Amino acid sequence: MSAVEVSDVHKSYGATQALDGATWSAGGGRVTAVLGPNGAGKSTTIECLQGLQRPDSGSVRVLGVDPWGADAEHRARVGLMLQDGGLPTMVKPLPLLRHLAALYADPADASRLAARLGIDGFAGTITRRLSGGQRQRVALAAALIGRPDVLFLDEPTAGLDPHTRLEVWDIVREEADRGVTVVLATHSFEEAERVADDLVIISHGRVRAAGTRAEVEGEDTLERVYFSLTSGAQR
Ligand SMILES: Nc1ncnc2c1ncn2[C@@H]1O[C@H](COP(=O)(O)OP(=O)(O)OP(=O)(O)O)[C@@H](O)[C@H]1O
Repeated sequence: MSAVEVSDVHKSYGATQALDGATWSAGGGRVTAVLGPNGAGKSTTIECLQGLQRPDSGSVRVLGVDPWGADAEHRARVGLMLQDGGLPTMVKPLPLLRHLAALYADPADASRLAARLGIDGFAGTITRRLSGGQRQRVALAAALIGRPDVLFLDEPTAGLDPHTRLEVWDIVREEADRGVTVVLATHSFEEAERVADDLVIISHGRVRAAGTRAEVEGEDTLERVYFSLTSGAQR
């Protein structure tokens, strides 16, 4: 059993078919990058894996559990960083992390995590006043505070400067090296090449390629493989 399994998942919103029989899996302790054009179904997949959406048919499993209606014990094992961060605006990062830590039985130490993610320099500033990159770091810390076994990241470095992107990639790799299963949705070939062990390319809700980087890329570059599999796929 893989840590994350997506099996023949269909999901529609009215007339829009977001997922159309998607099937792929992510192995434990590996980083799997999910790539696809705008509207391909990446966020919908992550929402299904998080239990925020329910597939119309097919199944998703995370650590062997159906996330839809999963109990608190399961949810505590899963970390999530959403595309827009989703942080409350008037709270300071360190109190926020301490508050979130109190929700878990065995959390990370908030101060140590803040130091590791370079948050300690602005830990006393309300999140509304933080830069985009600073907010991303806080959102990543919020995803890590419960010491998850599985981490879902939706475009974790979008809008970050090159230094901060490198730091976030180092943290993601460190988490995977500790045994955390990481699934990240991204538009960045560089991100996929730097951090991913495995790749899933989707368009129009279908998987066009899935496997290790070597399997998906073959003798070609990721960029060329991606364009040949997804050309004309935007919606
Ligand atoms: N809550 C919703 N209601 C209606 N349509 C939705 C909803 N969520 C997603 N969709 C539609 O489903 C399709 C897949 O969207 P999704 O956000 O999963 O794609 P994505 O690959 O994450 O795109 P992006 O790269 O732009 O973030 C799109 O056509 C989108 O407009």
